Amino acid sequence: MNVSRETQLLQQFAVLLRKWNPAINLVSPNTVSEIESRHIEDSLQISAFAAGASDWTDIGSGGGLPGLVLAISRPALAVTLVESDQRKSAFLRTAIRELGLNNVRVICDRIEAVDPLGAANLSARALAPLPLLLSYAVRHLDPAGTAWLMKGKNWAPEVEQARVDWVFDVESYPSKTDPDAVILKIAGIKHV
Ligand SMILES: C[S@@+](CC[C@H](N)C(=O)[O-])C[C@H]1O[C@@H](n2cnc3c(N)ncnc32)[C@H](O)[C@@H]1O
Repeated sequence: MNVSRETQLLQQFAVLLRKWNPAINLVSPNTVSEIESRHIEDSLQISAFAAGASDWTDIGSGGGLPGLVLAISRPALAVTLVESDQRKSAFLRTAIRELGLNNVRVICDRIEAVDPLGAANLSARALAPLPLLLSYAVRHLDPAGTAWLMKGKNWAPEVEQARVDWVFDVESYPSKTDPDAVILKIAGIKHV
């Protein structure tokens, strides 16, 4: 069987996540058996939105979800991962080296301490409530840029809460891996 480069790399990535998870908790231990079906498939949804994009910043990347999955599936995309935890950043750099990826870099620092990145696209998964995410996004997005935020079942009240302090345009895309979750496409973010 002819296995694609992407499939091979995603399989290798899953092996690395399982190897390192007991030491640094990259994903919740009770979801390790679902790394492919839950975490990688979920992250791959972001790839569909990256067609034609040239750069992408993923904040609070943890074990590389969705940022490393995106870098694997879109080899022409320049991906930046921002992660403050030193051990997780060490994992990300090891994975990048072992998978032979040359389109992704890691910034090991707090999102709010990193100089503005001027990103065209920004993603986050399981990072923070929407109002805080918008403050991160507005710091690191180009004014014409777009945030792609993976949110769980409380997404609608979070959008309402975020409107207290922020003006923005939002579209929601249902998640293919969780009936309660969505990917929020957010642009035009401005403080009230
Ligand atoms: C719950 S984990 C989610 C990781 C990954 N996005 C995922 O979906 O599996 C949140 C990650 O964000 C990182 N993080 C939290 N606050 C941060 C901040 N202010 N700056 C940088 N990284 C942060 C944590 O170290 C952690 O790895």
